[in-house]
Amino acid sequence: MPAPHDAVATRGPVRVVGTGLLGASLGLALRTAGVDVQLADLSPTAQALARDLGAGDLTAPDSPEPTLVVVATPPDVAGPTVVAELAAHPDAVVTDVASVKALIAEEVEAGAGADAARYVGSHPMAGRERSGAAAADADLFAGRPWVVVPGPRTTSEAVLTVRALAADVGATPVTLGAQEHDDAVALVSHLPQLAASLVAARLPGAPESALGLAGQGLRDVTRIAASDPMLWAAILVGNAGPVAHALRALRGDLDTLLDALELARDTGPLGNGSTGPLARVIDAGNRGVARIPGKHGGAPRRYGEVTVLVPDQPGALGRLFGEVGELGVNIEDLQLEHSAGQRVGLAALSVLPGSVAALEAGLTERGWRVVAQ
Ligand SMILES: NC(=O)C1=CN([C@@H]2O[C@H](COP(=O)(O)OP(=O)(O)OC[C@H]3O[C@@H](n4cnc5c(N)ncnc54)[C@H](O)[C@@H]3O)[C@@H](O)[C@H]2O)C=CC1
Ligand SMILES: O=C(O)C(=O)Cc1ccc(O)cc1
Repeated sequence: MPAPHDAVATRGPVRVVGTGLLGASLGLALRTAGVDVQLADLSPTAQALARDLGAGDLTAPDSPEPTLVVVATPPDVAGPTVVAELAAHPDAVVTDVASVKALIAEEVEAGAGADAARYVGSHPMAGRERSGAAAADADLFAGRPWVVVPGPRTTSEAVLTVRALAADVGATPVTLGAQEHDDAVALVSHLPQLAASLVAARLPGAPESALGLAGQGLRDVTRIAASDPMLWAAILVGNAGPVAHALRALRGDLDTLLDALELARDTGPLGNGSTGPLARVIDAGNRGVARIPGKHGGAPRRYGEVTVLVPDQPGALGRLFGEVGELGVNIEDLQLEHSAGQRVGLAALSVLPGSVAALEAGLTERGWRVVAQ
């Protein structure tokens, strides 16, 4: 949630270059906090859409000079764009939000000279699998880490400006070195993207009858496989070394799994030592998943979820929504799951965490089947 107006440290105008998912979400969050935003995009349509959605104003010849420029373009053009913005706005601090940092830091260092003192790299660890301003959300950054990456020349004033920006849109600033950042995101963001894509890439040729059996496990593992191929190709080549390193380690585990499975296939399931390696990988996964903050006792999730079984009948969903409203609860987000041939669907209602217990009790009392998650 953006900070209340009187607590906002960012003094606008803030110029946002690249008004897709990240740029428009930032514009919306800053506008909500009362900060003036100027929008610019190579695509006139992307720019107009972000403006129409309330993310800021288009830049005009008489627009006041920005105090801060945020470059939210794809990573392959972020470095040159930062260099151009530093030159065009000689009093502004310039940051970018690209998912890779060392490469962009090198490009800025090589291209900007002394102006690099006003550049701070950054990376909000917040996003989604859809691109463009149409998917933007003022709350995108709420409760998420926002990595701040000062370069060797960066002034402390510039660092404070970008840390304040992160805090003003509800994120938690975390300062890291560029390489430290790139190694970390290879593991927690880029490898998961590849794993999701690799699993989902098995599905285009799969029989309908198999896909009809898909449950939440497949959906959980493949959600981010819907991401933009061009953006992700640019992210992955921009962080090639750390991603290749993480992928090689994963290949080591894959080879272990293959050896064990092929042994079991060729000599039978038991008595040949094949179960040990399989159980060890699953166990390592148990220990890994327990360390993910926010999943098991870490920071709270933004919303709580109440999952309700909905009969496949005309009006059933409308009746559910009506009764949630009567119970005084606002639906913040909604996911519908419906398997082919089933007479019921599942509605996962995202609500404020404090409303979960009352909503579950109220819906159960009214005869709805609430599913434990
Ligand atoms: N998508 C995500 O979940 C996250 C993305 N990021 C980073 O944020 C940046 C933007 O990503 P998205 O907003 O998802 O992409 P997007 O595709 O939604 O938006 C990118 C926008 O940049 C514009 N653009 C491209 N080249 C430009 C240029 N030279 N000058 C001005 N505008 C230009 C495009 O027209 C487009 O509107 C990327 O660097 C990405 O690595 C960071 C965190 C999360
Ligand atoms: O959707 C998710 O789970 C994400 O983790 C989104 C995301 C995508 C790219 C980034 O550079 C940072 C965050």
